[in-house]
Amino acid sequence: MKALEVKHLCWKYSGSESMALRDISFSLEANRFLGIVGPNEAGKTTLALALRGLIPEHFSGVLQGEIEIFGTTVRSLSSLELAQHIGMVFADPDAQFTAMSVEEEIAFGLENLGLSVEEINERLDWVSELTGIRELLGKPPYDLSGGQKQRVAIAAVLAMKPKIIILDEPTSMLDPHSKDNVFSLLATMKKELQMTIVVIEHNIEKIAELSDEILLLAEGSIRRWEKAERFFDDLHGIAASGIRVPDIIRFSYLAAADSPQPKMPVYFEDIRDRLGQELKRGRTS
Ligand SMILES: Nc1ncnc2c1ncn2[C@@H]1O[C@H](COP(=O)(O)OP(=O)(O)OP(=O)(O)O)[C@@H](O)[C@H]1O
Repeated sequence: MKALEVKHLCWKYSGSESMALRDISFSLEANRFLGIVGPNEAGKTTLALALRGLIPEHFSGVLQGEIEIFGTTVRSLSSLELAQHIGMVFADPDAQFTAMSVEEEIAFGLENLGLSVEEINERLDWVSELTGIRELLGKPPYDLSGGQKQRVAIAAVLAMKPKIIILDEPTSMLDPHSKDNVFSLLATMKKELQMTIVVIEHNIEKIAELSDEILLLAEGSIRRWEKAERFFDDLHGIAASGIRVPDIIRFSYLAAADSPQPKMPVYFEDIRDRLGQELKRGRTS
């Protein structure tokens, strides 16, 4: 079942000369993990806002094309239905917080869904365990570290149990340790949840490891949409789109340039094995 289907999506912000999204078409099966990468101003956030239905609802501009969520066009869904289907986490968690404690922050969205007190407590329990924030429940969100804040922001969205979650650069405002923390939460979510996950991320190396598919946007257009293990096959095209190819992947590519197996490795273990094979080949040839 397709969780997302985007058909010829075009968007121009009012007052802007150029199109922010140009003829975007792709689809994503349910429970898959999609990484969206691209240089600055590529249209990544704009695409996320459109998927979440915030464009055109909260922005003025010209929209063409169609987005379907589990076979239903986004335009036919009410704000409440959209919130139940798709959750969104932004780069700046502070922008999301309204309550005086982490517990209230998470419960707030659940109360808006009209859930019973028992259900709210069950979900609070489940999500605090999953995201490792149990000891933070009584604290004010503004008192937390950047990484803790982002975990709470993700927990608040997960607690609503959306079918699809979109995270827009969830690690961009974090220190390296907190970034690792959030990436490990993303890995847990992928492993443990039946959920379709879309993550916009600048760290292509980290996101490639987690993604089933990767979509590369540049200047509002799709430059590449590929299974993660095939994404780096076209290193030159990726670099030409303004993406820095990770050194380890470039090195692996150069070492394997005349290899009989052209498939590019993405996962660290595969890269290690590939380099081992190439070194052995070099020694014996
Ligand atoms: N509210 C807005 N009004 C007008 N133009 C906008 C608005 N938001 C974004 N844009 C323009 O749309 C284009 C795409 O921007 P967008 O923020 O979607 O890119 P991005 O890939 O998310 O960039 P970044 O990685 O820098 O966050 C850019 O040219 C940007 O200037």
